[in-house]
Amino acid sequence: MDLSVSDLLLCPQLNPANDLKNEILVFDISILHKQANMPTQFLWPHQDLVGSQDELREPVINLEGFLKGDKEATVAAAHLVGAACINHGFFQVIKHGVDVDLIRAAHEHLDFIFNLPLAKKLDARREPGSVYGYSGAHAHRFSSKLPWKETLSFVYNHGNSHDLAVPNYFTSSFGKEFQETGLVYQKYCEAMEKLSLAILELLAISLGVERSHYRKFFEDGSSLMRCNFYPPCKEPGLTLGTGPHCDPTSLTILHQDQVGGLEVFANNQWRPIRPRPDAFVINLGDTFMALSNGRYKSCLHRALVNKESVRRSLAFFLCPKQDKVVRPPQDLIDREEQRKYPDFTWSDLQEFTQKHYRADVATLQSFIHYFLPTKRYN
Ligand SMILES: C=C1C[C@]23C[C@H]1CC[C@H]2[C@]1(C)CCC[C@@](C)(C(=O)O)[C@H]1[C@@H]3C(=O)O
Ligand SMILES: O=C(O)CCC(=O)C(=O)O
Ligand SMILES: [Fe+2]
Repeated sequence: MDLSVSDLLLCPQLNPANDLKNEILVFDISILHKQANMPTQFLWPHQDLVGSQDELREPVINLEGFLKGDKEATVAAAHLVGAACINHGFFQVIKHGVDVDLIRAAHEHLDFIFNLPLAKKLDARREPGSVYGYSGAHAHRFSSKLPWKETLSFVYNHGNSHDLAVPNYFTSSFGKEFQETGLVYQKYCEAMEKLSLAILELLAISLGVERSHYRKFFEDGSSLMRCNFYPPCKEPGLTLGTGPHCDPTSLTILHQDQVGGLEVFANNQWRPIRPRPDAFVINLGDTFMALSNGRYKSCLHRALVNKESVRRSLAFFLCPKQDKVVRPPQDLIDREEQRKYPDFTWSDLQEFTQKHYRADVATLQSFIHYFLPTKRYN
């Protein structure tokens, strides 16, 4: 099927990533708070809103022994990671080696950003088709099922602590008074890169793949850092902070504040994840599911909002180099009866989610059926 991109947007199955049918709403919480009723653009279907109070408390994996090189602890940690990823692609890690003061600083600087005047935030607004920049409820992308959140996203290039892309992003987007913020997020992203490459070793070991295989695959990557800011909402039961989705990326390292709202779909129900200040939430994304030839699951998750308080989360989305072909390791393919997913590049999957499709639970399948046939790999 040789679909043009414009055909893609006509496909009834696709949820076009840009469906602006009427004038663009501005996510200005000072105004929205005064409105008696929830604007219809923020209403979500009932089936996306149902939930349970049955928390998913496990697995919480202690990385201390593994990070010190203890062989037994490494085997034990890899086993726990593997069991979690086969089930729902989600686990938490403690004693992860990330400086608690750095985590605190990253949360503090998140507030500096989102407490700026709206006009200043809109000056840094995400450009159409780009995943980077400020967004208020994605109101410039979608006109229904808007998420009750503000986000700021930027790129982080792996392997070069002297790379100034992050500090330069902040000074160029918000002014030189944000240089300190850029340096904090540079350091934070370096810590996330180090932790994600370590977790990739556990994933390789648990899959019976050469231990450094995935680490090498991602070493020259460029990841995405996202700050999420969820304002309080008068009618939290009618909307969502982030809708049900699997991250199209590879591995997500998320630090949430103590408010609560993250939920994972496991054992056929939505399971609240109780915040732990000492833990990072780890979830697999679509790209790693493909790299494991479908052995490990891309985690279906969402984020609720509440009436009382702002909720904040820091999400580091690990991504490979844009043009690297996403393909499982050969020895994994040899052991499996067949390839579950065709070759693709992260560049193409990212383009799909930014220009043609709003990431949800079916992103990878939609990408493979409707978008990938329009691409040619040599
Ligand atoms: C590549 C990405 C697209 C999104 C940010 C990263 C990984 C997660 C994706 C997202 C959060 C999934 C839910 C829908 C989305 C539109 C959002 O609510 O922000 C997605 C992000 C995006 O397209 O900006
Ligand atoms: O804020 C959260 O807890 C989850 C956010 C999320 O899933 C995302 O940004 O992809
Ligand atoms: Fe997510």
